[in-house]
Amino acid sequence: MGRLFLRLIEEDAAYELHAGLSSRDDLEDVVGADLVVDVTVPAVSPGIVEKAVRAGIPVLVGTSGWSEPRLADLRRVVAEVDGPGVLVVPNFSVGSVLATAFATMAARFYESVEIVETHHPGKVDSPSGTAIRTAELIAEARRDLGPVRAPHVDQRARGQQVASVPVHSLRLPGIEARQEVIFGGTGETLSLVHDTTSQAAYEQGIRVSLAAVTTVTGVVVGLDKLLPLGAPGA
Ligand SMILES: NC(=O)C1=CN([C@@H]2O[C@H](COP(=O)(O)OP(=O)(O)OC[C@H]3O[C@@H](n4cnc5c(N)ncnc54)[C@H](OP(=O)(O)O)[C@@H]3O)[C@@H](O)[C@H]2O)C=CC1
Ligand SMILES: O=C(O)C1=N[C@H](C(=O)O)C[C@H](O)C1
Repeated sequence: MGRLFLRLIEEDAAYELHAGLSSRDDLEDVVGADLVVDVTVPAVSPGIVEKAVRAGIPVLVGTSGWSEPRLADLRRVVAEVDGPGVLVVPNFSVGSVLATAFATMAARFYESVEIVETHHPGKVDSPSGTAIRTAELIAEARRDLGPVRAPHVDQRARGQQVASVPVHSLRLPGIEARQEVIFGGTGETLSLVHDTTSQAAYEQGIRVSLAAVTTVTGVVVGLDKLLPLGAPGA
C-alpha cells in the first residue's frame, strides 16, 4: 500500500513527497509535512496518527484495526488538540464501500448475519478492518432491534464476534481480498460478495481521499462519507 501511495503521489502534480517512511525510520521525519498517510500495521498505527495530529498535520489512515474503541480514543485526542482532521478509510475500493452500504441496508430485515472475509496470507491482522467496520455498521443499523442472532458462539469454530456479528477469517494464496456478508432469513439467504482482484481497485478511492483529507474536521470514517451514495446518477 505504501508503494501504491508513492506512485499515485508521484503521478499527481498537486503533491510532492516529503518523506516515505518504513519501520526503520524516525517518526520525527513527519514534522513539516502538510499531510501524513498511514498505511502500516494495526499495532503501530494509533501512535503514528497521534504523533501527526499533535504535530498539527492532517492524517489519512488506511491501516486496518480501527474498531470503535480505538476511534473513540482518537476522537478524544483530536478534540483535545483542536487541530487537523483525520480521515480513516477501512477500504479504498468503491465496490467494497457499496457492498458494505448494501449490507447496512439489509441489516434491519434479517436477525441472522455472518461475515466471511478472505485475504492473502501476508495479512497480519484478523478480522479485516473492512469486516470490523461492516459488522459495526450492521449493529448500528439494528441498534433498536438488538444484537443479531448468533447461536453457539462459545465454540471457537463459530468465528469472532464483532458487535455481535460472527466473523470468519480465511488466509489463502491466490486471493487478494474478498468479503461475503450472509444474511439468513425464513426460507432464504442473501449473500453480498465483494472481490478485490488487484490493488488497482484502491486507486480511485485513494485519489478521492487524498483530495478530501485536508478539508476534514474531527475524525471521519469511511470512503462512503466522500461518495455520492444514493444520489441519482451517482
Ligand atoms: N484501506 C484499504 O483499502 C487497505 C488497507 N490495507 C491495510 O493497510 C495496511 C498495510 O497493508 P500492506 O501495505 O499490505 O502491508 P505491508 O505489510 O506490506 O506493509 C506494512 C508497512 O508498514 C510499515 N511498518 C511496520 N511497522 C512500522 C513502524 N513501527 N513504523 C513505521 N512503519 C511501519 C512496514 O515497514 P517495513 O517494510 O520497514 O516493515 C511496511 O512498509 C494494513 O493494515 C492493511 O490491512 C491494505 C489494503 C487496502
Ligand atoms: O490487508 C489487506 O490486504 C486489506 N486490508 C484492509 C482490511 O483489513 O479490510 C482492506 C482490504 O480488505 C485489504
